[in-house]
Amino acid sequence: MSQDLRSPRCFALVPAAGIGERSGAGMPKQYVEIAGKPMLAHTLTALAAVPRVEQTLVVLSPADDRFEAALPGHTGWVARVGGASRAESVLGGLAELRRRGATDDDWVLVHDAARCLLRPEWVDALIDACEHDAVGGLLAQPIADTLKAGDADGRVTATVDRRDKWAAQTPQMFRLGLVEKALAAMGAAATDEASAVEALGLAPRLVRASMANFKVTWPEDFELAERWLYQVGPSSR
Ligand SMILES: Nc1ccn([C@@H]2O[C@H](COP(=O)(O)OP(=O)(O)OP(=O)(O)O)[C@@H](O)[C@H]2O)c(=O)n1
Ligand SMILES: C[C@](O)(CO)[C@H](O)COP(=O)(O)O
Repeated sequence: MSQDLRSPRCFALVPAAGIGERSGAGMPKQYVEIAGKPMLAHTLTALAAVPRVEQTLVVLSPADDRFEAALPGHTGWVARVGGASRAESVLGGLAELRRRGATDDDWVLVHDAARCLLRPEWVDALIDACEHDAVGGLLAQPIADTLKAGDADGRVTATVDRRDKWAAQTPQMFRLGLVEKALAAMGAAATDEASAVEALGLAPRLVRASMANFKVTWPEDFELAERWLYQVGPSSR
């Protein structure tokens, strides 16, 4: 039996097959221009600035007819293998990475197209924290606010102890073989890769990032993201 003696490589996988319903943009939010460029372009620029990330695969919807016009000249990997849920899009992307030569032991950093404020140094911190870890991990932020549970009428039902609570972000970094097995087992119910890995009884590492790594979700988030991007300098992004 032949043995693969290469060191594991790091690939990034960017699910960008959502419709952005909550954003109210009237188009998939990854193509909305922020600080002069589509949101997806900012996301890909940040990942391209991390030398340890060998390649980034963008996962689009099979029906996507905007990518080439929105990001002309993009030379990275792109595959129209998205599905009905984020988990299915990621699974489609993992299979595509395998078709392009990635193997079980390679690391995959799954990062939402919608987290366009990503900074290369946060990705490096995640890789530093996880590359020798048995499980892998994710960027996250400890909860700063008092946490409430609410009912359908918008009334508080409980105040939740926040002391051990973190808001999960992306990238989430796991070995290809592990994350694929975990997502296949959990299916569309997995809202992130870590929850699927947790369901296998494993404990992903939490790596603190920044509130600035927020996910553009609601209409008002576009303006907020634009302010941040102008602050760090749109010319470099
Ligand atoms: N079927 C899906 C759903 C989501 N995503 C991607 O997963 C990331 C996080 O999802 P979210 O912010 O929820 O994006 P949307 O699903 O597009 O937004 P909404 O839920 O408001 O429709 C986004 O980059 C989105 O494009 C995906 O690739 N395939
Ligand atoms: C993966 C994620 O960004 C972690 O916070 C998030 O769960 C994805 O968003 P969704 O609304 O669950 O698709």
